[in-house]
Formats: sequence, C-alpha cells, structure tokens
Amino acid sequence: MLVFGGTGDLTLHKLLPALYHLHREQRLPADLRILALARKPLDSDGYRALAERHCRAQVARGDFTADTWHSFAARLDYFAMDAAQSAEFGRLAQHLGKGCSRARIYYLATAPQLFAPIAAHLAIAGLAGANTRIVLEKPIGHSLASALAITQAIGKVFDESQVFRIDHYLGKETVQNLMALRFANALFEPVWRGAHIDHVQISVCETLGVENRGGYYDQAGAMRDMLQNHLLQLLCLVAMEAPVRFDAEAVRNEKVKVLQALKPLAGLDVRDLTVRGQYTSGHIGGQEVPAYYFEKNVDNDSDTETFVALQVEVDNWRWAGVPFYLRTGKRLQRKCSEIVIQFKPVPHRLFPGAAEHANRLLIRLQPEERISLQLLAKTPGKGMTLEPVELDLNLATAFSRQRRWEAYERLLLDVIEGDPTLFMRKDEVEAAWRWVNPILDGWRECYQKPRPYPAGSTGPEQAHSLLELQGRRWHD
Ligand SMILES: NC(=O)C1=CN([C@@H]2O[C@H](COP(=O)(O)OP(=O)(O)OC[C@H]3O[C@@H](n4cnc5c(N)ncnc54)[C@H](OP(=O)(O)O)[C@@H]3O)[C@@H](O)[C@H]2O)C=CC1
Ligand SMILES: O=C1O[C@H](COP(=O)(O)O)[C@@H](O)[C@H](O)[C@H]1O
Repeated sequence: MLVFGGTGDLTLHKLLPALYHLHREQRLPADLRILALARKPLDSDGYRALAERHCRAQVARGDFTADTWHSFAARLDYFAMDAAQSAEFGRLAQHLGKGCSRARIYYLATAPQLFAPIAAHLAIAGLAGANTRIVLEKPIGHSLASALAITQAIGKVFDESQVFRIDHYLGKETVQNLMALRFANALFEPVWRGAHIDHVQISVCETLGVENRGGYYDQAGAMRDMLQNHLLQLLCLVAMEAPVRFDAEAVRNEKVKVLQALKPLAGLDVRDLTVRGQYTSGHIGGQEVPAYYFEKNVDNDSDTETFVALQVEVDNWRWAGVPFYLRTGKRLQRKCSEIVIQFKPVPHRLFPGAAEHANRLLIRLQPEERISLQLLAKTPGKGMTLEPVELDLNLATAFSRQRRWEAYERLLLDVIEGDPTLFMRKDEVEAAWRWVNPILDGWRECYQKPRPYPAGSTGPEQAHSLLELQGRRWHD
C-alpha cells in the first residue's frame, strides 16, 4: 500500500492508527507492506519515529504495546518524492523494483489537485496495471468542473472497479446501523415517508478548529469539506429506497437516485435557504480559542465558511414536501453528529400535550452511538398528563464485548479485500457536485461575508432563524 500524503494529518491521525489496529488483530495480509510518500526529507527510521509518536497518541493505552508496534513498524517504509513531478515516478518505480507483480493499493491522502497528476504519472511509469487499486479521499475536486476532470483523468488510467472513493462517514458503525435499522426492521418502513414525517435534521457539529490544516481548509470551507460528501451521504442513507441486495451496485444505485432527486437551490433560494458562518474567538470547554482568521495559513480577510446550514427537499414520491435541514460547523459548543427524524403529531388529539411532543427518532453517530425513540407516556398519578420519555439503545453497551472499530479500519480492510459497497461511485460524486455547485456560485455572485459566530456557540443566529421561521427548531 503506497500512501501519498504520508506525513499529513489524515495519514498520521487516522490511517496509521487504523492500520495499527488491523495489524494488532491480525486482519492484514501477512505480506502487506506500507510505503508512505511525501516531499518532507525523511528516511524510513525517521518516518517510523514520527508514525510511532502519532500512533501512541491515537491508540488507546492498553492497545499500544512495544512488541506490536515493532512488528507493525517492520511493515512501514518512507520514500521522499514530489508527486507533482513526473520524473519522480521513475525513481519510485526503481525503488519498488522492476517486474514486481505484487498487488498494489495507491492511497491518495493528498489535496485533490494531485489526484489527476499522480494517476497520470503512475501510468507513465508503468505502475498502474490491472492488479492495482486507487483510493481517493474526499473532497474529490473543488467544483463540478474539477470533479469531472478528475474522474476523466482517473478513468484514463484505472477502470471504475479499481477506484475506491472514500467517505469515512460510511465506515462509521452507526451509519451502517442506519441501514440495519431501516431495512432489517419491519417497524419503521411504513412510516418512513412524507405522510408521517414532518422533517429530518442532519447535524455534524465539531469543537475542533482547522488546526494545522488552514492551507487546505481555507480553499475548501465547510461546504466542500463536509456537506458535499459526508452530510449528503448521510442524507442518502436516510432517504434511499431499499436496495434489492446489500452489494455495491444495488446500494449505490439507490443512493445516486436520492442525489439526483435533490431539489436544486439557486438564485433567491440560496439567499433564503442557506446560511454560511465563520467562527470568531470564543471559549470551548473553558479554553479560549482564536478566531478562524488567526488560524495558521488562513488569509486574515478570508471569507471561507466554517459553518453551513441549509434546507433541501428530496423531490420524489416518498419525500415530497419534507424539509431536510443540514448543518455542519467547526468550533461549535459540542462535538455531536446526529440525525433526527421528526414525526408528525397524531391526527386527533385525545390528550393535552400530545401535539407538542410528536414522536422523534434520534440517531446519534458520535460521540456516543445511540438510537433513541421519543414516545409519550402517562405521568404517574392522577389525571391523564403526558410526558415525553425515551426508548434508548446505546450501541456501545449493547455490544460491550466487541471493540468499536474506527471508520478507517473497516474501509481500509474493504479496500484490501476489494469490496466497494461503502465507497462512492463516480456518478454519486458527480450528482453531489451538480447539486452543490449552484450554491457555491450563488454565494459568490451575491457576495456576502459568512455570518460571524463565536467559537463555543451553536452557530450563527441565522441558522436558528432558518427553522424558527417555519415553526421548528434544531434539536439540541
Ligand atoms: N485530516 C482529516 O481528518 C481528513 C482529511 N481528508 C482528506 O485527506 C486529504 C489530505 O488531508 P490532510 O492529511 O488533512 O492534509 P495535510 O495538508 O495534512 O497533508 C497533505 C499531505 O500531502 C503531502 N503533499 C503535499 N504536496 C505534495 C507533493 N507535491 N508531493 C508529495 N506529497 C505532497 C504533504 O506532505 P509534504 O508537504 O511533506 O509533501 C502531506 O503529507 C484531503 O483531501 C482531505 O480532504 C479526509 C477526511 C479526514
Ligand atoms: O472529512 C473530514 O472529517 C473530519 C470530521 O470527521 P469525524 O470522523 O471526526 O467526524 C473533519 O474534522 C475534517 O475537517 C474533514 O476533512
């Protein structure tokens, strides 16, 4: 496995710890070797020391032992090269050894601008044969046009069956549980539609800022970094029809139909139904944190959004008229990713209070993995007063004997085993960009600075008004 971007945040914080866990549980092929690549001048020993520091910090103390680390580190090497330079790939081919027939995975943990050049350079150097796979990290491109250009460039070198477009949210246990909840339980399907559902909320709130990733993030913003991929994938899983089989083509066929059914937002809708924000200084967990424009490598007059909230509809038979509210942001009050399915109230009111507390299904993805259903029950004692109570399923305690896998563990193993079910197909990526692009254009055209919100808050006021104007509120 060759990891381009081997010194980057993603590799050090997520990929290597995930590979370490898989190694520790003996799930990796015995002869798998990992070659990290980046420009930083390091030798393999220097890289292993860097990798050890990060894995030690990321892996739970009880799971990190010197013996396991040494056997894992024996798989690891480093090769310094500039992946933008074609000639460097000749050197790489030499390093790998001519005629080597090993199966290879190229993991592109780099900015998307490098995807097309890396694929082309691999081909020129004779490194892109039939026994290779390529993994592309999101966001794939910066706009619809650049995404299409990447797809075309990758397609010239690799067959679609060799391409794994990763969205790590699909590797999260609770996200896969969403499919189990919907399609393995008969209970929800009859009411999973506009006739019974008032609206859906999908929130991915982070307390982290952009850390050392200002250079990348300031070019991307919350829309490209999170909404175009992670939140739209969650929306697909909530809204899709039942696939005929649980396999890559059937699941992805259903997801792409949802993306194609998203009601376009353009012109005045962009103004009225979307909110962009950017954090100013504030406090999170008692710590003072700086404003976005003080982060490293961020332009001090940046108008990049670190928060986005919007309303969208899925224009099809099942969901006509049901608003889906999506929001994501950095430096918010709490880390919490969740999906809220708000049901409609009962049609005929027998009891006071029944209308204000219609049933609500909460699917919490993180930090806890929980599914809870809010029901109304009678308050003990005289009279018929009702109160909301929760039917609560905590997935960590329900499966307490199994270690919870990190998303990247599952996905890396799927790449190694060649299972693309939890990866995005090219038409999904394209459909997502087709919907997102007019919003980005709209923001640019009606040039409006992102609304400021203090770090540690719940986002800009306008995001709350978006729902309040329709008599609804975000679930806190
Ligand atoms: N960080 C995260 O949590 C997540 C990131 N991603 C995605 O992963 C990708 C990488 O993100 P992240 O790790 O945060 O970014 P970083 O900026 O931290 O890392 C970029 C990596 O690319 C290398 N690189 C840059 N230019 C070249 C070049 N010309 N030749 C060779 N290597 C190069 C850098 O090393 P050097 O400068 O030494 O060359 C570094 O290793 C992005 O597309 C991001 O969206 C996806 C999900 C989560
Ligand atoms: O893809 C990304 O995801 C992380 C959030 O991932 P999570 O698993 O911690 O929820 C986000 O911080 C990062 O900006 C983005 O690139």
